[in-house]
Amino acid sequence: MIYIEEHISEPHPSMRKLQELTRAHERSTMLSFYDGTVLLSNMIKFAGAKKCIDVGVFTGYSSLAWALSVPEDGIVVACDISTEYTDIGKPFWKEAGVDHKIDLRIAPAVDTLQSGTYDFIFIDADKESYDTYYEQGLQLLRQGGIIAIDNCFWNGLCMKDSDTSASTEALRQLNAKIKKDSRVTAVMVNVADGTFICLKK
Ligand SMILES: C[S@@+](CC[C@H](N)C(=O)[O-])C[C@H]1O[C@@H](n2cnc3c(N)ncnc32)[C@H](O)[C@@H]1O
Repeated sequence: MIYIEEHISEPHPSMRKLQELTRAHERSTMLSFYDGTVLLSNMIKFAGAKKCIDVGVFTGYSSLAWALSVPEDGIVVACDISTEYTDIGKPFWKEAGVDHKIDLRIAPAVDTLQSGTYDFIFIDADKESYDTYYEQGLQLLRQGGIIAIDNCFWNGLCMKDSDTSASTEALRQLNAKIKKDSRVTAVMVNVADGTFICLKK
């Protein structure tokens, strides 16, 4: 909504530049929305989160947002399979002075999400694996930590029963599963493409 865009805080200059560059990319629709990154950045800061995982980096916009939000001794484990995409973001991580906080792992996220304890996990990669990332993420998340899941609306397709594509079905089933999941307290928020915010009990 334009009214929201007019009133939301200005992005960090490096985030603004990376956003503009990514908007010209042929896969620009994969770029995270700014309102969602501000909401989650505020949550990271409020919670004092230090250890984060970014599942799905693309040009590095979300990783940059989390790295700017954790303290100096914080870390963002950034998971992607494409150096072609992630190489675009690296100069902006450096320019913002937070590249030392980003631990980029080029591998299927399912292999990276194997060990450690984390405060915050953002899921925004291949849709059919979201449930796997959610389950792996819950294992790695500390009690009281948060998993935020992007695309729970999937551009409205999750609400359209006629759409039975694999991605839509995967997201729809995960949405229904989280509603009943006693391991978390979850709220679906109408920002970005729909964001599920799940706090581990
Ligand atoms: C929607 S984009 C991420 C957008 C990013 N969060 C941002 O802020 O702009 C999805 C990313 O997931 C990556 N991806 C796809 N399959 C993956 C996998 N199996 N493991 C890790 N990353 C994967 C893609 O290469 C792509 O960069």
